[in-house]
Amino acid sequence: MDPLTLFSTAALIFGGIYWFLFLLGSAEQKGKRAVYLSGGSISREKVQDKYRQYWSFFKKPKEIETTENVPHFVDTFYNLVTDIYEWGWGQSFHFSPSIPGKSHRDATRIHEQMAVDLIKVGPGSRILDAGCGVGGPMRAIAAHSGANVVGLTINEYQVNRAKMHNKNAKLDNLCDVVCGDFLKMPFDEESFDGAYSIEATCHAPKLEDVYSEIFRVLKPGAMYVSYEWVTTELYSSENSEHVDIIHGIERGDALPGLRSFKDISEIARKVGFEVVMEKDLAKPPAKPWWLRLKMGRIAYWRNHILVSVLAFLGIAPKGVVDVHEMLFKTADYLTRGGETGIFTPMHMILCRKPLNSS
Ligand SMILES: C=C(CC[C@@H](C)[C@H]1CC[C@H]2C3=CC[C@H]4[C@H](C)[C@@H](O)CC[C@]4(C)[C@H]3CC[C@]12C)C(C)C
Ligand SMILES: C[S@@+](CC[C@H](N)C(=O)[O-])C[C@H]1O[C@@H](n2cnc3c(N)ncnc32)[C@H](O)[C@@H]1O
Repeated sequence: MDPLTLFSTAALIFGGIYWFLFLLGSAEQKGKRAVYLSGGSISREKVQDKYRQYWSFFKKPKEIETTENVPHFVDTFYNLVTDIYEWGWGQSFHFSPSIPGKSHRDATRIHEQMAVDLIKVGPGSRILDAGCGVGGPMRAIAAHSGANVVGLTINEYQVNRAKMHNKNAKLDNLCDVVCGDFLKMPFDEESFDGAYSIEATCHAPKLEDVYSEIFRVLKPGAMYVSYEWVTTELYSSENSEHVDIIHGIERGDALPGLRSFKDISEIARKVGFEVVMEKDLAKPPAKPWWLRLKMGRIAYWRNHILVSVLAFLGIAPKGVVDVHEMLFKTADYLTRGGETGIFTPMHMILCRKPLNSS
């Protein structure tokens, strides 16, 4: 081979590898590249074991129902998925209705800003984000409202990611992040002017445990809004396809058991809240929230090849391939949940802590 052909071939091969790993790997502006995929706080050699351990929870459903085990199980899940979520979805770990003519990024922001508009807080207020992930919603909400936001997550790795993103976005003056359990919050009572949770309280084995903690830390008169994952009125436990879809969603999303939409306001009232409004934000005229998930299928195939190559080369921990495969299947269950209308990730409830509550 003459030197020119050799040089061109080598340039093509290296250029191709660079394009595959770096350019394709980062897809949109997400804050994570494929070559940096990790198992969160889990050391790389233990990722595969931890994935098996996560899966074994579902073989012993009684254990998932035991409240004390759930935060640990959820923490393991977020160690495993946080990097893949950030890489393939972005810094906001939730869905939002599609908006014709708007990007996913804009539709996500609009859905987040609606939450803080509903609880009517502004500059100088201190508000709680219960289950904050890596803080995508927190930053959008702080920037939009001027309020001080305190995020709470069970996962230490997410705390570090969120703090780093807050600093990079120059919002660390308004946003703080704390590692802790929303079933036993590390906050004083009546210390917040408002609170919200976006697709997070579905991880609580008993919703009353997290709602009563939120009630405790809110000042009288303060408001709380939550976007809940629930089964809708179309779900039937007699229908085996419905049951299969819901089980698929629970297993792929670390859920101790999805609740029915009917339970939400009943539980809010039981812990002392006044229910101001309740609405499934996925209902028409809203456009399908699952479109983004469904449209991404080709990208997920590409991602799967990429993750497998990286694991083969020893760049990504081996278990990342299993985790990615699990998410791949979960995307399908979620899409089917949306298309059949038996599941919604955005059953919104707006509550107020009564002024006379002591
Ligand atoms: C609220 C929760 C998480 C909701 C969503 C943010 C995530 C649910 C399913 C996730 C994904 C599925 C498929 C992945 C794909 C195979 C991969 O290549 C890139 C990332 C995915 C798109 C990933 C992204 C996040 C989700 C959409 C739960 C946990 C309560
Ligand atoms: C799907 S993510 C949503 C994150 C964020 N609300 C967003 O929309 O980007 C769910 C979040 O709830 C948190 N979470 C789940 N169970 C928790 C618990 N018991 N205590 C605190 N946080 C918890 C997880 O750590 C994760 O950050």
